Amino acid sequence: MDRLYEVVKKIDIELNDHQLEQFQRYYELLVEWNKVMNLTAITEKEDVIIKHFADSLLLAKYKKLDESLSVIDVGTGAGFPGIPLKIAFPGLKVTLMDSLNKRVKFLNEVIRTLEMDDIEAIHSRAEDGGRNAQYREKYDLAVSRAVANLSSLSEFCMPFVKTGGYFIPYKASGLDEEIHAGKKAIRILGGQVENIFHTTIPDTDMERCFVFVKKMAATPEEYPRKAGTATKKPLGLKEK
Ligand SMILES: C[S@@+](CC[C@H](N)C(=O)[O-])C[C@H]1O[C@@H](n2cnc3c(N)ncnc32)[C@H](O)[C@@H]1O
Repeated sequence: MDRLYEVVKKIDIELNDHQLEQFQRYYELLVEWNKVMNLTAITEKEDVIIKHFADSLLLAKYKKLDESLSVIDVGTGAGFPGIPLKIAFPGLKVTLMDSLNKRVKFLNEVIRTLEMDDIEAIHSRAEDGGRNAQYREKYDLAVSRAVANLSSLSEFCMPFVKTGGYFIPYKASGLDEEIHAGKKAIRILGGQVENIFHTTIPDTDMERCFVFVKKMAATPEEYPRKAGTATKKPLGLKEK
């Protein structure tokens, strides 16, 4: 994991030997389990280091993470960005949520093998989790990568965030198309876009955008709507 060490050093993250071993073990489990289930299309070590591990950690360039924030990663899949964030910033209290149970089984195996505390993997659709009192408005930070457009994703994620907390989606560079409807949805859900950061993964030309959404007020009770509605009828888009 020398390559990961070098790349993230450029964004001021210094991983110690234990953390590098955890990333190595995580990589091995990912490749091993990927043979029997669909976890990721990316398996070459260099690619996993850059496109999964370093990309997940890029948020630390803009958000202070070395404190005990509660974080939920919605639609985490094989654990991105939640697991790399937890390895690099072990003080975080992390909930990984995904609607596909076999991925949750994999995540539990990673948590067990890496002997991590204060991290749980939950099998739930975001729309159900967001209406469950155990998770609703309980998090300082909600993150999500590659799950839905900004509008639908806001309805998935905003209900989890405490007032004063943040929803920060990992977005691709073509954000302009989604931002208009996204901003409307975010307002309805009690949030406000505070900042948008554009960056690249060090040593590459791979772009990443972070939208910083601050939760200004509680999300109205009717959101999230029942499962499937946020994607079928995204908030902020005019009905045809
Ligand atoms: C393309 S994958 C991205 C996984 C991971 N975040 C990443 O960046 O590699 C999308 C993931 O979101 C999950 N997902 C999709 N809709 C969801 C929902 N409504 N609630 C929870 N998880 C969902 C899928 O099961 C899948 O694992």
